[in-house]
Amino acid sequence: MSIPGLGQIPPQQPATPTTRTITLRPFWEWRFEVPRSSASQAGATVRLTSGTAERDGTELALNHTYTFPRNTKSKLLTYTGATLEVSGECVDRVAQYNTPEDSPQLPVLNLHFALQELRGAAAANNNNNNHNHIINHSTGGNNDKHGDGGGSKPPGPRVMICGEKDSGKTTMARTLAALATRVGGQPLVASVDPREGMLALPGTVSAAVFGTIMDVEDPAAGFGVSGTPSSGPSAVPVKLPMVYYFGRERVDEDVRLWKQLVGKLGSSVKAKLEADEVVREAGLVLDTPAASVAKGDLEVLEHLVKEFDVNIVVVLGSPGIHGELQRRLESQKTVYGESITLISLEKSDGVAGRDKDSMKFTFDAAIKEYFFGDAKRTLSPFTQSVSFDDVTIFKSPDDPYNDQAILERADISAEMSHWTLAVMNASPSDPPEAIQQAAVIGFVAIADVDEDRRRLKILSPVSGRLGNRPMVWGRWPEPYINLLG
Ligand SMILES: Nc1ncnc2c1ncn2[C@@H]1O[C@H](COP(=O)(O)OP(=O)(O)OP(=O)(O)O)[C@@H](O)[C@H]1O
Repeated sequence: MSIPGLGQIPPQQPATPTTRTITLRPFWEWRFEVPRSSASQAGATVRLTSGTAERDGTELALNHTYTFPRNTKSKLLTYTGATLEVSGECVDRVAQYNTPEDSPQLPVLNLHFALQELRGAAAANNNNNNHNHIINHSTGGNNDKHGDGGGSKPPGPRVMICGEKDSGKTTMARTLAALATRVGGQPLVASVDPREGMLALPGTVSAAVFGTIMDVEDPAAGFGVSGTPSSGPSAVPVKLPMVYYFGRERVDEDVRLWKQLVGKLGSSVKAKLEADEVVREAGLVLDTPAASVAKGDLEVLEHLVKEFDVNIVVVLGSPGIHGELQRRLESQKTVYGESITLISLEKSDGVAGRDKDSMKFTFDAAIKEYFFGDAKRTLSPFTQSVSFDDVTIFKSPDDPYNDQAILERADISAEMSHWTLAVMNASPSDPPEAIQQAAVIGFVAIADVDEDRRRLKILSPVSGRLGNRPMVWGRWPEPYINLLG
């Protein structure tokens, strides 16, 4: 929220690439966008020269030069005051707040502290469970799975973040995860928004444990593919995501498949929460697709609450969604018998809208980065030539919205050129449903199709034969360039 009169310094035109100094007082935000058209491939660079500052919860190191690539839209925030040295081309403004109470960050911090309390309670429960377990064991008592003699105790908070398009959902998910990690927690983070492609390519749903620092320079601020294992060095410790392939942009294009994949992801998340005590204490942060008060969207959100045993729902900037969800969830309980708490927060006025071109740039950049790396680490993908007869490719049904349609064997043709395919952890002889719902082990791109010689040129991020894995050709995102130039 901005205070009339205090508000913000109006946006400035792209600055000429000279070095500037930005001074921030506590709780002020430096909001910036690196233009897609920036002449410099490197984008803008920023150095924190005094004080402390962070990007979406991850702290910047003092005197380190950070490079933000083209199309980055984000903010740096300080709690203590900071001086930044900025060079390169970017459109920026400073959001000034007279008191911390005026800052849109304060509710986020308060939420984080409330979650920490719940995590503390979950840890105490865990200790109790362990204690009971020992007692049960030593007295030869009936030793139930959780050792608490009366059903399982809940894990730490499972927080779902929802709201309309461009309401700051992903930013909040990332910030909550980073703040938890900073105090030693290891939360699970899941994204079921196919447009997000967290730690994977667009068109997927995924989850990962975030126990280590995120990459500040990543265009997706730590949610991008640069945070996953690759053949090159990594700026930060990598995360190991569980990924499922949807192959479409919007949930409503195939609600049935999306629900199946979300069911798989939910089971993986619950198994992880069950198996790992540290993760169990920290709980889950769940990022969701943009929603409206339309019935279908509310059903999707309600479905997620069940699949992930969500006990806290944060609604950003939409009293309408908040009211409707409140009505739907007020009488519901989680499997642990908890009520579901709804929290309505205002959306920050800093959230940047992203038009079609900006999103397309983001999707394309993620694919390019997966195969070729970024300015900091160049990856060298491998090309291999394979016979049509040595690969098994399935394609998502052409007809969206037909929820009876399933994967079918694809006739390999030039139409596949430049598409990115998901490689599934399944066998080609598995039923199509099993292949569709298998975990993704990686992605390849079709560099060339020679129909006369019946050979495909395939680009993959690692060397070695593809092996006997089925691949799935989705319907989105459509290829934009020949990755090999
Ligand atoms: N306070 C802020 N100042 C500047 N940029 C911001 C701020 N908050 C968020 N952003 C940027 O705004 C963009 C949109 O934010 P975000 O991705 O969190 O929204 P979203 O609700 O998840 O979007 P979608 O509806 O597409 O899923 C991102 O580029 C993000 O970095």
